[in-house]
Amino acid sequence: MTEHYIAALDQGTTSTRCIVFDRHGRMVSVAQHEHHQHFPQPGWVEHDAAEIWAVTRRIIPEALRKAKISARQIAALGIANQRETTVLWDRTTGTPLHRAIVWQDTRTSGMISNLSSHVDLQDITHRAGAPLSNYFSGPRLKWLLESDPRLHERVLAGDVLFGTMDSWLVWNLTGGPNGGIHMTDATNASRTMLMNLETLEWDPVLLGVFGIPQSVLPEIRPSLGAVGITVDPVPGIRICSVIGDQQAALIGQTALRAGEAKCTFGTGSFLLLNTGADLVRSRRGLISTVAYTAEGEPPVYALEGANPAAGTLVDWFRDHIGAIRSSAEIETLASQVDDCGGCYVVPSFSGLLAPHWVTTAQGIVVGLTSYVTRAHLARAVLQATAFQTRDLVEAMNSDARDAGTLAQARYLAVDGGMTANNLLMQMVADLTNVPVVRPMMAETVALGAAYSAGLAAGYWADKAVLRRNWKKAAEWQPHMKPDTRDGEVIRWTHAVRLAAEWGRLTAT
Ligand SMILES: Nc1ncnc2c1ncn2[C@@H]1O[C@H](COP(=O)(O)OP(=O)(O)O)[C@@H](O)[C@H]1O
Ligand SMILES: O=P(O)(O)OC[C@H](O)CO
Repeated sequence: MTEHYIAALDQGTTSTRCIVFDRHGRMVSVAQHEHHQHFPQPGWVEHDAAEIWAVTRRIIPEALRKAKISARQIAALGIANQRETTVLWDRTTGTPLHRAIVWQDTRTSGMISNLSSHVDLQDITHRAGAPLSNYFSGPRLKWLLESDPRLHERVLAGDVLFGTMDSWLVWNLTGGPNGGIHMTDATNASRTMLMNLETLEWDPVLLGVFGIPQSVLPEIRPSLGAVGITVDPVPGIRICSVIGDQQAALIGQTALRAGEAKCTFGTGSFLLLNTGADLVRSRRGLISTVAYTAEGEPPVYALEGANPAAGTLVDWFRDHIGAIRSSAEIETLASQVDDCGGCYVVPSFSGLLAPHWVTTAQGIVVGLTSYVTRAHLARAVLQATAFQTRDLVEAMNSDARDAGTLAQARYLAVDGGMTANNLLMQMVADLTNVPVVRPMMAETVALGAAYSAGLAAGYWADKAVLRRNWKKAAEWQPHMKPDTRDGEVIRWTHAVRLAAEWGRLTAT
């Protein structure tokens, strides 16, 4: 009998991967390619959507070739993607009309500040599930339309399509200008600020706030469900799932029950708590979002804490400061000292998101003395990610307590590139006071996309089967004394306040 597999596309911030999985959730082959990061102005981050599509066209056949299988042996394809990254393209030629504006980009900060005084902020948060912020795609779309009147006219004339990377890839995979499907799923739509979190439809009030015509937007479909058949680069593969990458990681970690959480440490770090059928509204600055939707089933919601600068800070320390040659080297350097020498780094490269929400905050280093060495700074760089995780876990636990239906986090399941750093994982356990566990399978985003597609296609009978694939690789227990932790948190909280104040000062 011919063996069948599931393919997953993980279109991330720095690279795109195609991974083929077998029935046991094991990787059979991987093809991966990076794309360029463009920083045309301070705070601006852009990608070339055409380059991302070109990379995707290369890696799908490469992954099949490496697995020595044909398209007929792929039971389903699942797509997970970096969320909020915004692009408009010409529906006739398929050409992107500008560089995609990446989720880390802060160019809409000024617009958000102006808008804030004219709109009902509480109503926006209620409808969209998150505070008005430069993090989401809706403000980026508004910015694009306002900064190019010709583009705005073309949008109104119906010549242009909008999408996040999921929509862009699905449209191209299913034929592009020749019948490509223009869709997104509810997880990605929930990151635009244009979708109503209760109805899971585009919200007329939110469209009005941002001046967006609905005709430019994709159709919102279930995350798990038949999408269409690929035409390019390998014809005949069934796309059975589309889902935001952080939600995919939640599924990849099999955090499928209400009360289960995961934290992914990549370029940013993203803590998601599955809240089941309950749309829990955060009182502590977390985002209410969609965990996934499946054809014919009620939606599953999540609470999310998003921190835009985690691995990005390590990249900056490596590429812009030149203090290390590789990301892995930061652990060796930071391990040369026992503490940060009194130094604290607040990496608000893209403002402060959850739970603080200060769009204009700027990065700062405080506590510098002539005693501080490169090694202390390396340690403070890592500690910044651990502190930010602590703030998110604290907010999540408080929200869970208030909701009454969810338990406090008993452990934190982690994944992503930064979890290779054992020192950082120990810092996370110490500062959150929660044990940290890392599974054997590091590619949880791709695995979650594969699980989603495989469940929708009936490749896996039910979610219980998937749990058996989860195997622990490492665990870190909290060791920090409560007094030490409390003191550290007080100083960190003060540093965060300074970053916010500094941003306000320089913005005026
Ligand atoms: N050993 C390490 N210590 C600290 N950071 C690391 C380490 N290895 C990788 N990283 C960081 O992790 C990030 C890449 O993680 P990954 O999960 O591949 O990101 P993404 O999916 O967001 O593109 C980079 O920012 C990189 O610098
Ligand atoms: O591509 P990643 O892993 O950096 O994730 C990006 C997030 O989806 C942004 O919200």
